[in-house]
Amino acid sequence: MFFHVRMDVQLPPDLDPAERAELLGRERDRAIELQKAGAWPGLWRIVGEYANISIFDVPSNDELHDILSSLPLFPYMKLQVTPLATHPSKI
Ligand SMILES: O=C(O)C[C@H]1C=CC(=O)O1
Repeated sequence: MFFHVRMDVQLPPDLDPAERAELLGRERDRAIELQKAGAWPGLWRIVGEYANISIFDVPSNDELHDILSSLPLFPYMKLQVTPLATHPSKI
């Protein structure tokens, strides 16, 4: 099942720089791991925003929820999930 996910990141402005770097490093490692596993096949930066558009390919809503809620940045992101179905005109 494919899902379109928009992620808006809002880190606390007073976050300790070392903690911030560690958090972003863990997020990057996890994003790379999920991309290599095929669960996160699309990832684009939204121009001019600390936000991304992602495509996830996972077997169920529950699995997507588990993945998203375990991301290191989850507490600092607003997520908008759109489940995708096959379009009848798609060739
Ligand atoms: O930077 C972001 O958009 C948030 C998040 C998504 C992948 C990643 O490495 O960080």
